[in-house]
Amino acid sequence: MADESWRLPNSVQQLAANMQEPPSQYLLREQELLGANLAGAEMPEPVPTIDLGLLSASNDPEEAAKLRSALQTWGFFQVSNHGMEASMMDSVFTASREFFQLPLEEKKKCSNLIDGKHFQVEGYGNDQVRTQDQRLDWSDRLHLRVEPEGGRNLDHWPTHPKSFRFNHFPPCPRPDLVLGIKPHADFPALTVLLMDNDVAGLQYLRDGTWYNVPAACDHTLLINIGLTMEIMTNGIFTGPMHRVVTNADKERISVAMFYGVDPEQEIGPMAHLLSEEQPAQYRKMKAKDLLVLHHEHYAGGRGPRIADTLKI
Ligand SMILES: O=C(O)CCC(=O)C(=O)O
Ligand SMILES: [Fe+2]
Repeated sequence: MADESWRLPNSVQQLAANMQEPPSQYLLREQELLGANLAGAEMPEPVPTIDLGLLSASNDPEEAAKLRSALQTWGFFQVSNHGMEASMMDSVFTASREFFQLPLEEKKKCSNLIDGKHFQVEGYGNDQVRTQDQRLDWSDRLHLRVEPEGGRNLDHWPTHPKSFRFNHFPPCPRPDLVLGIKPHADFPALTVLLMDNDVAGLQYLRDGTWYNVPAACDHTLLINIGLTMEIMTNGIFTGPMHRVVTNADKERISVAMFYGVDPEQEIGPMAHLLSEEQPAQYRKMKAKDLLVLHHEHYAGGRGPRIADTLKI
């Protein structure tokens, strides 16, 4: 039988601990590096910050206009006054660090490879490896479904938290050639990100330039929209492309909470946004079918946004 061991990615944490040069599967190819300034550019303005308390309590028109403008320019924004306790956010990070510090054998009990080989989204590990020349991300993650409660699969839960993804980026000896997460747009309607307070790494693409998002401060949250919302708004808002670069010296943690729709639900532009002048730009599709296309699209690495390829 052919050797299929390439389908089973290593723990990046383990690779980093052994101070190995990243194996070739992690190195960007020459054509991917062309014009790719991994260092990123400084944002020309601070990340737009929305006061969520103000917006939700009084639907403040100024705050609402700020939100619309942030979504139309960047596709993401930061929220303050969100009501989430700082101590709770800190304990999520502590729990995350504790999980990644567990011995590998312990973490593997929550593996995303059933019987050590069949990939599923939930659990500890990395992306599905579909082809031998697929570039791999310099990160390990733990992905958990949290809602609806009945959908929780406690087999993948560490004995300690819609869907959570804990990302862990160990230091990388070749930050010039290796990405922590390859360029992608998120799939669900919304992503709420708890970012590391000390280590930056997230970059968003706007008009052909990758911009660095500074590390989080003051327990703000970062929110971006995803493909689901882009289709529902008929493209009024677009799900921004983003990636995570690596750091030679420091590890980084992030926690992404994804808010999506039921996999059986049809996703399409909302009727009240359509008119003769504004016809539907996307056809309707079940969320689960769209998700398959999404994974196939981004597994290959760089490329145009999938939303652009789905237009009618
Ligand atoms: O680590 C980050 O800041 C971003 C993570 C991300 O893009 C994701 O989990 O989809
Ligand atoms: Fe993302």
